[in-house]
Parts: sequence; structure tokens; C-alpha cells
Amino acid sequence: MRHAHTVEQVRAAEADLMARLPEGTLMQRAASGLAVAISNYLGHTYGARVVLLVGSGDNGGDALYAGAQLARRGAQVTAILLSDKAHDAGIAALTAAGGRIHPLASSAKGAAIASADIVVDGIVGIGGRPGLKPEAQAVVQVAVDHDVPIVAVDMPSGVDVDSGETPAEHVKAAFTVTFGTHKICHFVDPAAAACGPVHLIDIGLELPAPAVSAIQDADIRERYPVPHGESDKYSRGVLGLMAGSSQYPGAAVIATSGALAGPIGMLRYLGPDEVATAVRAAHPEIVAGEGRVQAWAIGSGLGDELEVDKVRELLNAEEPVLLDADGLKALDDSGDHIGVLATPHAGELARLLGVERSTVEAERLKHAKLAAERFDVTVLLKGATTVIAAPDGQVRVSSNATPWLATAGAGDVLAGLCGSLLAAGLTPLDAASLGAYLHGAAAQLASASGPLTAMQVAKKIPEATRLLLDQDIPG
Ligand SMILES: NC(=O)C1=CN([C@@H]2O[C@H](COP(=O)(O)OP(=O)(O)OC[C@H]3O[C@@H](n4cnc5c(N)ncnc54)[C@H](O)[C@@H]3O)[C@@H](O)[C@H]2O)[C@@H](O)CC1
Ligand SMILES: Nc1ncnc2c1ncn2[C@@H]1O[C@H](COP(=O)(O)OP(=O)(O)O)[C@@H](O)[C@H]1O
Ligand SMILES: [K+]
Repeated sequence: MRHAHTVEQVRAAEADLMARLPEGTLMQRAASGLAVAISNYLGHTYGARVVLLVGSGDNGGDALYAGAQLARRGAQVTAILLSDKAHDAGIAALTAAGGRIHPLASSAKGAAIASADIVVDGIVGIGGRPGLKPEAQAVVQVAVDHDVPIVAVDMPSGVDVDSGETPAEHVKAAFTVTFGTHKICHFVDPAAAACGPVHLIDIGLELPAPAVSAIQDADIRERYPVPHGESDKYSRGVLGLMAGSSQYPGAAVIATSGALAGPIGMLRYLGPDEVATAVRAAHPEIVAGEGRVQAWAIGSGLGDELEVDKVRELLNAEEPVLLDADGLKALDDSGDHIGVLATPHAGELARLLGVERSTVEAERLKHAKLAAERFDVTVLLKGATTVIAAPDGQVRVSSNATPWLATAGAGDVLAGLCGSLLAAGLTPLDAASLGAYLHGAAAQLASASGPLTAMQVAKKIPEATRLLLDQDIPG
């Protein structure tokens, strides 16, 4: 996993470390990492035209010191000061290295930005409030208008660091260079989408348990329930699937494809006869009808055929239950649903919480956590990045999907796969995490930068799993 911490956690860790180091050491570490990342991005330093947008705090200080290092290696560096206040030692370092300083009033600043190879956003960092002041917005817009890439120092200025929300104007970066640890805005949309690829520079912080973790390749190998010599089809896990209806028979076929591509030994299908026939035709491996299962996946394409009372009974039984799509209507806030995994998209989560879909889209982390707490379930909120919130407060994200995955039926594949992982014995948090990540990896294989269907994603899950399990991960 990669980990993200809150601003408060970062400030505390920085204070601890700073007390043990000579003054300025952390900023020098940050600035050196930033300068190297900029040089690597440009592919050259000598003669490169670099413009720094410098705010009043230490974020601007990072930009100035990095600018000084680049200037020493032959870059033409110009700093535009957006505030009357700026990091004095940083200004002195840049000036000594031959960089130029423009106050905000300078008439040359527009031309400098327009002809730059890169603009460095040192407007605000973890000390920033969301939004950009008009003068900052104006200079950022010049870079946008002239297609000049922007590197964000720590994070794109204007985003809400601890929530990943973007309630106002903010920078959209080509890439971001951050320090010490990731921040929540790097992982959670819509802010994450404004970061571009994020480079982490180690500055030696000692950090507490993270606020949010992002799933990586290595997590699959560490946690996937691989069968062993003594395994049989029952011990590997049996999933009970209640999905599909005469209205939406395809959902049952697609969800089954997702489930059979996961770790289970067997799948029992419960549903209307004609749907069971369709599922069996596509997947002769399935067993239709009641029997013991280790977990349930309920909801994809059920339409009006959802039997609320029966589902509520299952929610109170011992076996874990995944609720998707129409199945989510059975969820109530009577509490004690610790083994339940709910997999809504933003519209479904909005209905559950009685708010607008746009509100959930704008505040994804907040609403995923709110629902996890209110319904006492693990919530997997689908979207370009998937946010997973457990009732104990743990949060994970999965960001490896491709936008081509936004296609009908993709959610049914995910429900089947996560149900399969639940039945194999993973916790709802791990089942959701591994399911979302494998789903994203399979979508990448199925897409190869082009269109895909949900069934093609399901077909690629075994290959994606194999590649991730076989991968030789260093360290
Ligand atoms: N504390 C440390 O040890 C380190 C800090 N570092 C850098 O320091 C940054 C934090 O620096 P600061 O705490 O000085 O805070 P910032 O530089 O993020 O913000 C400074 C000031 O900007 C003003 N401001 C707030 N919101 C604004 C807005 N929307 N528009 C314009 N101005 C606004 C406020 O007056 C605020 O005090 C980090 O993000 C990182 O870049 C790094 O050098 C690593 C080490
Ligand atoms: N822009 C996007 N980029 C990447 N993945 C996406 C994007 N939008 C949606 N997804 C993923 O596609 C799937 C869509 O699921 P869902 O909305 O339930 O569709 P359906 O109900 O038609 O199956 C989810 O796994 C979701 O995370
Ligand atoms: K910034």
C-alpha cells in the first residue's frame, strides 16, 4: 500500500524531525527532490526556462530553493511573487544563483510564463485554504492558455488537502512532487485527478497509521487467497449469487463471470428459472439452487425481484454479504452489519444517504465514510478512483482503472469478483480492495487503450491475477 496522512499528522511528524535537525534541512531535502524531478521531466536543465509561482509560505520556499538549484545548473529561472511576503532565504538563494525575481505588478510576467518550458506551482501547500486568489488564478490561466505544463509543489494549489474536494478554482498539474508522505488529495477525486502522476520524496518523517491507503501490485500477492494442496472446492469458498431477473437476465451472467474469475471453488445461483438457464448456458460450472455458502452477492440486475425480507435475514446471518445495485435497497441503518460490503456508484450512494448525486461526486471520501458509519458496513464507492471505507474508519483507494471501464455491466463483474473474494475468506475491506484493484488491472488488459465490454473485463481477470501473483516485486 501507499499511505496518505492528514495535514495535522504531517505537521506533527515534521515538528518532531525538525527538532532533531539543523534548521532548513527538511526544506533542502524537499527542494532537491523537486529540482531533480523537474530536470527529469524536462529531460534537460541547461537553458531550460522555468517560472516559479511563489506564495507567501514554505511551499513558495520549496519552489525558490528548487529554482536556485536549477539556476545553478544553467536553467533560466524567473520567480513571480504572488504576495508581499515570500520566503526570504529562498529569495536570497535564487538571486545568488542568478535567478530573476518579478513582483506581481511586473509587466514582464505574462511573457515569462507564456515562453516557459515549465511553471512551478509554489502558491500554497498544506497551509493553504481551498481556492485561488484572482491574481493567482490569472497567472495560472496564462500557463494554461499557452499549454505550459505545471508541476505542483506538494499538491496543486487550491485543492482541499484533507478531503480531496475541489470546491473552488485550483491548479491542474502535469505532475506533482510531494514530500514525506502522500496527502489525501493525492488519492481522492476530484483533487487526485488534478495532481497527475505524484512523485514522493522521502524527507525522513516518522509517521503514524495512515488516514487513507492506496492499493498497489504487491498487495495482491500478499493477500490473495491462493489455494494449496489440501484445498477442495468447498474450502476454497462457495458463493451464493442472487442477481438478474427476467428484466435484466444479462446481469446474472456477467456477475457470474466476475465471480468465477475470482478465487471461489463453486458458485450457487439463486434466481428465476429462465435466468438460471441463461447462466448455466454461459457457465456450465455453476450449481443452481439452495445450499451452503460462505458468502452472498446480492443485487446486480435484480430489478423489482428483490426480496427485501429474505435479504435482511441474510444480512443478520453469519455469512458475509455483498450488496450491489438493487440489493442496496435492503440496507437499513439498524447497525451491526459488520460483515456486509456495499458497492454503490455515486447515484446509489446518494439515494442511500438522501443527498444529491452531485454532492457525493464532489465529496466522495466524506460520503463513503458517512455511509460506512451510518449503516455499519464497508462501502466501496465506484468511480474513476474507487474509495473503500470500513466501519472502523480505515479507508483505501484503488486508482488503476481506465475510463474505458465506465461501461454497462462493469459493476456486475466487480460485484461477482468481490463476492468471490469474500467467500474465499477475505474481510470485506480486503475483498473490496483486491476486487477493485484486480478489476482495474483486468480492464487495462481488456482495453489496451481501446473500448471494452464488461464480459471482456471478466475474461481478463484470471490473466491479471496471474500477472500480479507472479510478479517479482523487489523489497
Ligand atoms: N514544515 C516543513 O518542515 C516542511 C514544509 N514543506 C513545505 O511547506 C509547505 C507548507 O508551508 P506553510 O505552512 O508555510 O504553508 P503554505 O505555504 O501552504 O501556505 C502559506 C500561507 O499561504 C496563505 N494562504 C492560505 N491559503 C491561501 C490561498 N488559497 N491563496 C493564497 N494564499 C493562501 C496563508 O497565509 C498561509 O499561511 C508544504 O506544503 C511544503 O511544500 C517542505 O519544505 C518540507 C518540509
Ligand atoms: N471514469 C472512470 N474511470 C475508471 N473507471 C470507472 C470510471 N467510471 C466508472 N468506472 C468503473 O466502472 C465500473 C462501473 O460500474 P457501475 O457504475 O456499477 O456500472 P453498471 O451498473 O453498468 O455495471 C465501476 O467499477 C467503476 O469504478
Ligand atoms: K502547490
